[in-house]
Parts: sequence; structure tokens; C-alpha cells
Amino acid sequence: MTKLQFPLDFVWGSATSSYQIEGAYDEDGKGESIWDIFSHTLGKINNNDTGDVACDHYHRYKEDIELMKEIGLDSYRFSISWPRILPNGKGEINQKGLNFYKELVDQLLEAGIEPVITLYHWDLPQALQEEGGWANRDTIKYFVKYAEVLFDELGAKVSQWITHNEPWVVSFLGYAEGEHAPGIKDRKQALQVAHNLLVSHGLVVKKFRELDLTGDIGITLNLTSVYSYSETDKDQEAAQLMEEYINGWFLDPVFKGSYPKKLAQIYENQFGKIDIQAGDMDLISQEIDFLGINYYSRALINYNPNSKFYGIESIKPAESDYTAMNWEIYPDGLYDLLTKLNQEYTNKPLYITENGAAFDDQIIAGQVNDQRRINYLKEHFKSVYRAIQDGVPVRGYYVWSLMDNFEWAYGYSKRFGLIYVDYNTQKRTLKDSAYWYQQVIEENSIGI
Ligand SMILES: CO[C@H](O)c1c[n+]2c([nH]1)[C@H](O)[C@@H](O)[C@H](O)[C@H]2CO
Repeated sequence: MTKLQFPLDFVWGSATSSYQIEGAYDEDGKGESIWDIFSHTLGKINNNDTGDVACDHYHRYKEDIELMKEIGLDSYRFSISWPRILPNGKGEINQKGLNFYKELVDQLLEAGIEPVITLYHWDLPQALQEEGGWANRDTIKYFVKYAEVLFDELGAKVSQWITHNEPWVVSFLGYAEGEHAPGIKDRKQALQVAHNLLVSHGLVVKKFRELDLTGDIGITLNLTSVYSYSETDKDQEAAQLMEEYINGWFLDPVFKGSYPKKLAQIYENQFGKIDIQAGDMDLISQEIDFLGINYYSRALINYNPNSKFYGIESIKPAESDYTAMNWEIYPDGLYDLLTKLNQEYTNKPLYITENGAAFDDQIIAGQVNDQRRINYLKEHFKSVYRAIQDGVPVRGYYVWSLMDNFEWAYGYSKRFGLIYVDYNTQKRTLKDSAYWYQQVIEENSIGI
């Protein structure tokens, strides 16, 4: 068997987010988040599931860290619940909430696991939503203050910070499509939200630099590789527009200081100008230390005049394999994305901050044989290996997810974890993929 050896300092990790695993939604002074409100609204979430208990990680974090140690993780990426720190989004600090994360970080460090903190993974304090949420530019300053509380408390212990997780999803699923909290369907508002999120990213990076903290700071974007279904002009134009919509709308401001021209013009013609203030784009495009990439699948695009979105239609080849989310399994897309980012956007270090798959895992006699997840991960690890061999500075990889958890509008119906969670008993069981990953980490290589 051939072994593909990864660089000695390559970081193998796994990722979660606060609302998806913590539970304790109203405990120890935590304020309501927009996801508490959204999941408590009947009909929004599959089976009317909520994150009220989730994986009960708020009480079981020590057990979960032991499982991370058993797998052998180098690093663990998690997010902080803003309303657990500032119940009203601003003002008084909830010390019990802050203490939870201080203890979590200390226990991770004691276990030899590097903590990577995502400041915002979608759970905005409801009190701020009642003032307009991310559509209100004031939210930006409250986000900076929230970040400063965490930098002050944890800045000396945590060496890697992510400002936002997937501002594209926050903006376009939360404020345009209405599929995510706060459930608004207003594309013009979504464009202002996207801009305000980017400005908040810029101001937090600026604050991080002013505090002269020793770690690194970056942003995580959901990115995909976009391909035209044919060589026809129409299909290629549709694919280019999709590239601007799904990737460029955030990559271009962060790394080029401007929005993608063609789509920006389409939006301005349709919705008028959004509020962009002097200096915003310079703030947004100031230097960051790394880019986090969440990759799950590719986009294969053709032109369809009847499509509801600017003639863009996604094609799903019948011959491809798909996950339980109905996402095409396309590992080569990760290689193509990584090389494109390095060639067209940045020479900065890249981290795969999320990649993984949901499959219909079954637990039988205390074991979960998730060979499909092993195959999925192995093929995507190979794509990362190829990119590194081609000189792309990929520094680490975080499997989504450490454990099965609350999959947003799908509730608990989709399992992405390396660890199986029985939600009736909260019993954790390492899946076969966890044991396979344990060996990959131990050997820092994959066998092909
Ligand atoms: C197209 O997939 C997105 O990039 C994406 C996939 N995922 C995500 N973003 C989120 O960051 C996670 O909270 C989800 O649990 C995870 C799995 O759905």
C-alpha cells in the first residue's frame, strides 16, 4: 500500500458549533439567540427539533474532550455563543457563560488539543435581531465589543481566531431565502447584511491587531468549485455568474477590496445601492493571517431561461454518488478550489475548516460501520495532498463534524459526526471513521 505522507506540521482537527451541540439554551444566564426563536417556531425545523438540549455538550464537554483525545485530534474548532457571553448582545457580561469557555479552553490545552475559536457561527442574540440584526449597522459595533471581551479573556491562550463562519449562509439563507434564522425573505436586505458582516470582520481584525495579540486571525467562507456544463457561451456565462454569487461575493471584497462587477451591477440595477460607507472596502480587505474554507461539493452549472435565479441552473449528474444531503461527492473539486484560491486570491495559509458528509449511519451491536464516510474523507484528503504537492499552503483540515449534531433546518435527521450520538441517552459511540481518522492522525498519512 502506498502512503501519502502529509507535512510534519499539518494540523488534523474536527469542528462543531455552539448552537449545534451545546444545548443548555436557557441555562446559567444565557440569553436567547435567533436560532432559539427560529427552532421554537413550528414548521421551521424538520420534526420541529430544537437546539434546547442538542448533544448536551455544555454539561458533557469533559467527556467530549476525552473522545477528542482518543481520536488523537491536534486541534478542535468550535464557536462561542454570543448570547451566552452577552445575553442582550451588549452591555453586561454573563460571567457563568464566559467561565464555560474559559474552562473548555483550559481543558483542551491540558489535553494537548489546540483550540480554534469561531466568533460567530450564526447564533445572534435575539435582542439584537429585535433592533434589526445584521441589517442594522449598529450590530457591527456590538460584535466588535463582544470579540474584545473574548480577546481580553482568552487571547493569551487561543492562537487561532475565525471572525465569521460562512457569511454567505448568514446573509442569503437567513435574510434572502428565509430557510435559516431569522427567516427573512428580502434579497436587498440580505445584500446589506452581507456587507455589514464583512465590515464587522474588518473591524474585529483591526481590533485584534490593536490588542497586539500573538495568534492568527482569519475568516471561514463556504466555497465551491464551479464548472460549466458545456462549452456554450450561455452555460459559461451562467457558471461565471454562479462563481461570483457563491464564491466571489465574499472572496473579492476580502482579498481584492471590491464586489464582483457583473453581479454587483445586476443587483444595483435591481435593488439600488446598498449602504457602503467611505473606508469600508479598505477595512474589509485588510490583511488576514489565513483563509478558512468550508468545502462540501461542486456546482455544475448550465443556463436555463426558466431558472428563478438569473438563468443559473445546477445539474446533478445521474452517474455521480451523493451524500444523505443530496450533495454530489466530488473530491477533485477541492483540489481545483485550493489551486484556484492560491493562484487567483491569496498566498496566505489555507485551512479546510469544514469538510465531511452525512450518511444514514446505523448503530448495530454498538458499532457504526460508516465506510462511505471513510471513503469520502480519504478521497478529499487525497485532493488536499495533491494541492500541497503542487505548492498550495494548506496547513490543516477539520472534519465536519466531531459528533452528530443539530443540522439546522434538518434538525437531527442528518448525521455528519465521527462520533455517533444517541439523542435519547446522549451516549457517544466512535464510528469506524473515527478509528480510521485516529490512524491517519497517528501516521500523518493516508494509505491508498
Ligand atoms: C454547502 O455546505 C455549507 O458550506 C455548509 C455545510 N455545513 C455548514 N456549511 C455549516 O458551517 C455547519 O454548521 C453545517 O452543519 C455543515 C453541514 O451542513
